[in-house]
Amino acid sequence: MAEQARVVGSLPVANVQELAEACNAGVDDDQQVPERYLSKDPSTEEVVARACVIPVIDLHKLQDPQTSEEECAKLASACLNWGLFQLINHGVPDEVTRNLMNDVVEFLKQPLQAKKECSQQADSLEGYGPAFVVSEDQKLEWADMLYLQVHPSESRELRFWPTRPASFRRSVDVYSLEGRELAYRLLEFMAKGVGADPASLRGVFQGQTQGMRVNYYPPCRQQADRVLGLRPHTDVGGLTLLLQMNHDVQGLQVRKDGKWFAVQAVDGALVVNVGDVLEIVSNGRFTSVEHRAVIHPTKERISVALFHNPYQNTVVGPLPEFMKGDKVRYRSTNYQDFLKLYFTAKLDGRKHVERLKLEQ
Ligand SMILES: O=C(O)CCC(=O)C(=O)O
Ligand SMILES: [Fe+2]
Repeated sequence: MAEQARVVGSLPVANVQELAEACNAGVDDDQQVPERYLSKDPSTEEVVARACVIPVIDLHKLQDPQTSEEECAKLASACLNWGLFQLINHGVPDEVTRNLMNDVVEFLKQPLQAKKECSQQADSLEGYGPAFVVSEDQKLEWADMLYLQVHPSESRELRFWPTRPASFRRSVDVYSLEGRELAYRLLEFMAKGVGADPASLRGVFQGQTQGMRVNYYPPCRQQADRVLGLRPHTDVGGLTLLLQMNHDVQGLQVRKDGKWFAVQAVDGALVVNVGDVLEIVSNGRFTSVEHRAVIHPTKERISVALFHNPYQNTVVGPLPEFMKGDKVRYRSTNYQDFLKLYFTAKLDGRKHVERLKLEQ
């Protein structure tokens, strides 16, 4: 039952990279993808794939006094109506993202046995393996992941960190710092965009805890339209920065007004999305976005998500700065309890923050 769900560790399941190699190598097109991976019915859903619909925000314009006000308003509107945008001119040097991606690829290219040195263990959500499998009959995702707690540095569990390639840790360090600074800057512009004190959101994420997840989605030749790389979910925390390799492979989709929208990646952009904590502390001025990852029949895809979360004992509730003249729309909880609710809601396939909404 979902209420008794374990919130740490996944049950062991097949490595998807290996499974995909076996399935895709079959000479016969009827080579079967195991039933547990077939979780999607393409005939019952509508997917919109127009390139122009997802908002694009320009960090240069946010910073330039001439254009800042207008771009901040555009940012706030993107965070309310979509909960997601693509960020261009984000200032993270190409070299930093390239080094990280090269190291991620090097790690993934190793034989399974070598990657298993970083395998998940029953006592932790971190490490290399599947995403959050808690029951034997749960549908499975067509992806392998490497989840690491990266900040603050004393929270790192180095037993899960790859030692090969040797540059992996340094690449993560450099990218993680860039990501934290960028996330902080964006929080200020978001607050400004709704007329709140620019410093107001930063407090919730003071000393930010930061997690990083590498998602590896192998191709699925036989039934790409019936498997999911990541099932629909919202991210739990503040801002997520998503770096995508293979910009030509469409994978991320977001739900809006009952439809799925394909996020056609803008080359060089970072995708930024709003998590549940931000929806609540902003009293609904920003919306956490439901999203999922779909699979390509012949091409692999890799993404790296950086999650920015509050400390465990932070009280998560609407901030006065965001309630001026407005009703309190969400119940406050401490972040520990918030996380427990998140994991049970995730298993039920429901948007977690709905449970904390107050009757209006
Ligand atoms: O790979 C993607 O496009 C989505 C990743 C994601 O949503 C996540 O890691 O939480
Ligand atoms: Fe996500």
